[in-house]
Parts: sequence; C-alpha cells; structure tokens
Amino acid sequence: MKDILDAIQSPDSTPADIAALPLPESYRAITVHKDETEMFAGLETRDKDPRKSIHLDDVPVPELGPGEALVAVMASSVNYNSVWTSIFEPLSTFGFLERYGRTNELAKRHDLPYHIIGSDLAGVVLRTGPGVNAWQPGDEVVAHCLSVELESSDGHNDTMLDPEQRIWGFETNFGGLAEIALVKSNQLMPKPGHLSWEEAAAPGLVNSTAYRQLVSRNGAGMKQGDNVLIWGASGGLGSYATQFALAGGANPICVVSSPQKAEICRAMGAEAIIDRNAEGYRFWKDENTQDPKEWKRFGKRIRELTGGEDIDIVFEHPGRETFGASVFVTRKGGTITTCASTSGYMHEYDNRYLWMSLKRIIGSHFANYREAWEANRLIAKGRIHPTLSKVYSLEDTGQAAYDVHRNLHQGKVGVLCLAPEEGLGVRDQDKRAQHLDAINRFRNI
Ligand SMILES: C/C=C/C(=O)SCCNC(=O)CCNC(=O)[C@H](O)C(C)(C)COP(=O)(O)OP(=O)(O)OC[C@H]1O[C@@H](n2cnc3c(N)ncnc32)[C@H](O)[C@@H]1OP(=O)(O)O
Ligand SMILES: NC(=O)C1=CN([C@@H]2O[C@H](COP(=O)(O)OP(=O)(O)OC[C@H]3O[C@@H](n4cnc5c(N)ncnc54)[C@H](OP(=O)(O)O)[C@@H]3O)[C@@H](O)[C@H]2O)C=CC1
Repeated sequence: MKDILDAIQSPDSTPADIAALPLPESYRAITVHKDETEMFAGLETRDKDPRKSIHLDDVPVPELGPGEALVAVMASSVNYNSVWTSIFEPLSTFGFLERYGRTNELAKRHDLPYHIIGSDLAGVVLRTGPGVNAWQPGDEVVAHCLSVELESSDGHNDTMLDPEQRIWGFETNFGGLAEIALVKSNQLMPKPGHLSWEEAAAPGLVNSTAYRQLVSRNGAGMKQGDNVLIWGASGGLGSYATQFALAGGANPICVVSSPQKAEICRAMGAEAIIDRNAEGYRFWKDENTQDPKEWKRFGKRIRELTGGEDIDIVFEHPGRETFGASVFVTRKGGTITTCASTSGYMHEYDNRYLWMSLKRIIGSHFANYREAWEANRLIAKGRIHPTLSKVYSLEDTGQAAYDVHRNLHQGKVGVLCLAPEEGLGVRDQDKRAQHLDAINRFRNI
C-alpha cells in the first residue's frame, strides 16, 4: 500500500505509473462479521454500540469484473447506513449480500462472512475492468453509492427504479471505509479540485439524497419562495437540504436540538430556526398516543416564523416521532417527502389532514445516476459546500459511528483511509480561497 500512496502523492506520477503499480494481496478495511449478527440481541437500539461490532481487518483484494474499477481510497465518511449495518437493524446486511450473491457468478464475490462497509469515497482509480473507457488509472474521483444492473427496462428512465438497485457498501460488499474499494465505473465522478480528500468524501451520499428528495422533480420539486421544514437541519441530510433551500430561493424552517446547532444554521444563512429541545415538543403522550395539541403548538410556532404561512414541503427522515406533526403542519396541497425513519418505521398520522387538504407523501431514496452527478456538480462549482465537522482515523471508525448513532456529531464526520493527514489533495487553491469560510463552517464545533 505504501508504494500506491507514494505514487498518488508524487506530483511526477503518470497514469501509466499508477497502472503499473502491483496491487497488494490484502488491504485494511472496516468490517462487520457475519458470526456476530446476534451480538446485540435483547438490547435497546440506543444501547447497541458500533464500537463493539465494527472491526478493522486485513482482507484480500477482490477480483475486478467488467465495467468495474478498483479505487485507492484516500478518505471516506460515516453515513447513518453504516450505523444501521453495525447495529444489525432493521435487519442484518448479510441477507442483502447473500441475495446479491445468488444473482450471478461474479456477484458471488460479495457474499462473504465479512461485510466491508461505507458508501462514500474520494480517491484515485487504480485499475479498470474490461469495457471501461471513461476512467483511467490515476484519475482523482469521488464515487456515488448507486449500484444498478440496468438489465430491466424498469430502471431505464430513472436508474433508482432498477429492480436490482443496491446501495454500494450497504447492500453490496467492498465499500468505501477501506484502503481499496470496488465500484461500478458508472459510480465514478470527478473529485472537486478545490476540496481536500476528506472534504470531497463527505457530501456524496447525503448531498445526492437531499438533492433528489427536495430539488428534483422525482422528489418535492422545490421552487422559489417555498417554506421548507427541515428536520435535523444541521445533521447529515439536513445540512445539505438547508443549503439547497437557501441556494434555490426557498425559506428553510430549520429544526435542531441545541443552541449550538441553531447557530450553525444561522451561519449557513437560515433565519427561521426551531430548537425542538428548548421548546419541548412532545408529539407522543406515551408510546402509543400522539398529542395533536403539540402538533398545533408546533404549527403555531412555524406560522410565527413565516409571517402566518404554512409549510410547502417537509423534508422528513426522523420518522415515527415526527411524522404525525409533519403531515399536520403541511399546507393544503403541500408535500411531505420522506427518505428514512430513524426513530421508527411504523408511522402514524391523522389521514384526514392528508386527504381533506390534498397533501402528498413522496417516498425518496438516494438519487439516480443523473441526480448524483448534478449534486456533485454543484459541489464542484462551489454552490453547495461540504459540512465536514470532525475527521477520524480508519482505526477509530467505530467511535465515529458511535458518535453518529448517539447524535453527538454535527454535519458529517470524515474518515482518513490512505490519506496520512487532513488537508491533502487540493488542486485548485484559487477556488478554495473563494469558498474557504463556507468549507470550514462546520469544522471543530
Ligand atoms: C443511501 C442510504 C440510505 C439509507 O440510509 S436508508 C436507511 C437504511 N436502510 C434501511 O433501513 C432499509 C433496510 N431494508 C429493509 O428493511 C428491507 O430490505 C425492506 C423492508 C425494504 C424489504 O424487505 P425484504 O424482506 O428485503 O424484501 P420483500 O420485498 O419484503 O420480500 C419478501 C418477500 O415478499 C414478496 N413480496 C414483495 N412484494 C410483494 C407483493 N406486492 N405481493 C406479494 N409478495 C410480495 C417477495 O417476493 C419476497 O418473497 P420471497 O421471500 O418468497 O422471495
Ligand atoms: N433513503 C436514503 O437515501 C437515505 C436515508 N438516510 C437515513 O436518514 C436518516 C438521517 O440521516 P443523516 O441525516 O445522515 O443522520 P444524522 O444523524 O447526521 O442527522 C439526522 C438529524 O436528525 C435529527 N433527529 C434525529 N432523531 C430525531 C428525532 N427523533 N426527532 C427529530 N429530529 C431527530 C437530529 O438533529 P437534531 O438533534 O439537531 O434535531 C440529527 O442530527 C438515517 O436514518 C439514515 O439512514 C440517510 C441518507 C440517505
């Protein structure tokens, strides 16, 4: 691995030098183990500790197939899907790997007793498989996490609708929290030159998801002037949704849980902010009963902040805890767009407020090829910025996932894989200088 890192860091290396480097037999990767999927049985979700299930292992380099690329990963980031994998909820991801492995001979590679996780990367292409022409060894890239086969016409208009749609590093093996990753070459996109490796690795998954969910016509199709209620507005998804709302001329109403997080939203440019903790909303009286009075109190507060208007679009992901309130506070004809259920997937809401007021609920998941590309283009143009707060070493990935699980983090947390230190990989210092404050907005808070 040292030779690979030296070649990547040498300004004199040519694509031919990178292509000629021998691949190592093994590399270091963050894994969960199939024989440990029951280790947290009987524990409450919050007590399942990713530090116990996440391992750093030496693993063999996978065989490279047609249309694929092996990438030397300089940095990656922690997404909540890696938290789900590490606590084996809502189900063990080994079932996904087994199912994928049954589809064809080459896919069997993914069905292993260990799962290399991680759905973001920034790095350098080492090898490409047969049929790959657009990318060469030496290219500096980021990878989005949509893995599709596209053999069925179902996905030909919107690649997220492919029946064999998988999230790389969650429903496939050989993910990004490792020194080497295996991706389909269609996942590759140019690394934004004004960002360091760890900054470039941070937005991918959440930025693309927020783009589809909020901006794309496949999601809420946000327009200028829309009041957008953003749960967790300084978190992974929310910090990008807030930026998209502001950049698109909408009015974000940011919900957070501390004065510090409120301050981050203010620094991004948001003005309407609700501290759900300070204002003490309790949408559930007990485990089974919601409190519509609390939905109303929340809606009243939103009206205070908007000058009497209700919400056009709710950017939903907490799920069970907030969904009833989200449906209630949406205006007549408005949209609730949801991509997750962090607090529970069995939602309950009063359907009278949905049908009588002609509201719509839209399910959204990651982003199609084109949406991921467009979301990355906005990062590359400096219109949307990474929200990286803290960076961990590969050895400390368990702690990083623990912090995300316990909501101790801000924005995104990064992981250095091959990069020996932070701040490397910047190729466009002029553009960086123009955006430095925004790039560093979440750092070390
Ligand atoms: C980018 C980042 C994203 C995130 O972070 S998202 C958050 C993390 N992700 C998650 O939490 C999602 C995890 N995934 C899941 O929980 C499960 O993955 C699903 C609930 C999404 C799906 O469940 P499953 O069991 O994998 O698949 P089934 O489709 O329920 O298949 C079970 C059986 O049900 C049959 N079936 C499906 N639809 C129908 C139907 N409409 N009518 C009759 N049968 C149906 C199938 O065929 C199959 O059958 P047979 O077991 O015999 O093969
Ligand atoms: N389907 C898809 O494509 C994707 C789905 N996801 C899923 O979305 C969810 C969020 O991901 P991400 O944003 O990266 O995670 P983060 O933890 O970074 O951010 C989520 C934020 O939501 C807020 N939150 C958490 N629990 C609650 C609650 N019970 N009530 C209200 N607010 C809450 C918190 O903000 P605060 O405490 O400040 O209010 C938190 O910071 C995860 O479940 C993840 O798996 C993520 C990406 C893609």
